[in-house]
Amino acid sequence: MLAIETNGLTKKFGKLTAVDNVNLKVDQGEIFGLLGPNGAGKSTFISMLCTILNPTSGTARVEGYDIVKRASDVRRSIGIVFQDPSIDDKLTGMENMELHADLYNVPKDVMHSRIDEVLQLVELEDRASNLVNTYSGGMRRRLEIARSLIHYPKVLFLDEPTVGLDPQSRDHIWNYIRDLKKQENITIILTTHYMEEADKLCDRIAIIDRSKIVALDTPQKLKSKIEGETIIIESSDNKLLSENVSESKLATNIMETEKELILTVENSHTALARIVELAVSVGIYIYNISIKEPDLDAAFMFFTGKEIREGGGGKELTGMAARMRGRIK
Ligand SMILES: Nc1ncnc2c1ncn2[C@@H]1O[C@H](COP(=O)(O)OP(=O)(O)OP(=O)(O)O)[C@@H](O)[C@H]1O
Repeated sequence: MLAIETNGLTKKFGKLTAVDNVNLKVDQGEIFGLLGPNGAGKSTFISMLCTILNPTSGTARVEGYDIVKRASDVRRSIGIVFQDPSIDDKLTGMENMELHADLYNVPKDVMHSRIDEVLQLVELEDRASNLVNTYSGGMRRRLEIARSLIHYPKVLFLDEPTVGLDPQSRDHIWNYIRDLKKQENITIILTTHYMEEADKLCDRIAIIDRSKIVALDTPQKLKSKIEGETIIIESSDNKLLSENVSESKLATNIMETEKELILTVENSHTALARIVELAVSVGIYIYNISIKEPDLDAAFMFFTGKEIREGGGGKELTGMAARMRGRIK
């Protein structure tokens, strides 16, 4: 059985289509990432799967249950950690857990052993008797993850699980998510706009842009769609350099962002010298130049024509970039 299956799932808010005709299948036990800029439709999509929003059209099943006709069965099968904190910080960690266990009718005789189990998973057992208002941001997020697991859900939805956390707390959360997959045999659907998070954690990723899935594959395969190597240049005139590189056919793909020119080349060593020569010949200063292996950032740009940036709606590529994007294997 599939953990998630959607057919033509669509959500409109007035004239705005937030989720547009999405067809998706997620296997049980996968860590599946929905990657996209702010406003792409990720939260709306998972809100429908969690039965918080009704679809405008299309259907979806979670653990075999229809999200509209069998909403209460869906709710029993899922755990949710949303972006906005929902932990009561005037209670202790333990009190929060007990409240939630009660809400989900976890039988009294197993409640405390289950609470201990999930608190151990996120390494909060020693702090359980402290008030949540003494917890750090990372600890609160960990408590929310533990709380979402109390009723043995089959599918866990994590909406931007590490947003706003420092790199160390983010690393910890990633480890807990990996452990969770191993220990609880659970399907995890996570939304994120952090490339690294999607790359490190997910078995498969759907890249979402403007309410649609524009690419879906393993991180490795998404990256392998990008041919060649990437050269990133900051110069005194990126637009002029872009035009010259294009005329000289030195790159197979050119992307221009606000600050940088991102070139895909077959061989960075031969291309580099010729690009520098070219820049000098037309009076362009090169401030910075670097070579990088294909990564998810590059894949994201290929598929969407935008950069994904923390806190932003994804910066549109301009000019040449917009015209030349999407040349994929
Ligand atoms: N209740 C609502 N009423 C009207 N428009 C909405 C509503 N909820 C979301 N939208 C709009 O739908 C689009 C998709 O929003 P959504 O929150 O699903 O995107 P997202 O990819 O999750 O972004 P973020 O990472 O910022 O949460 C946006 O244009 C948003 O403004």
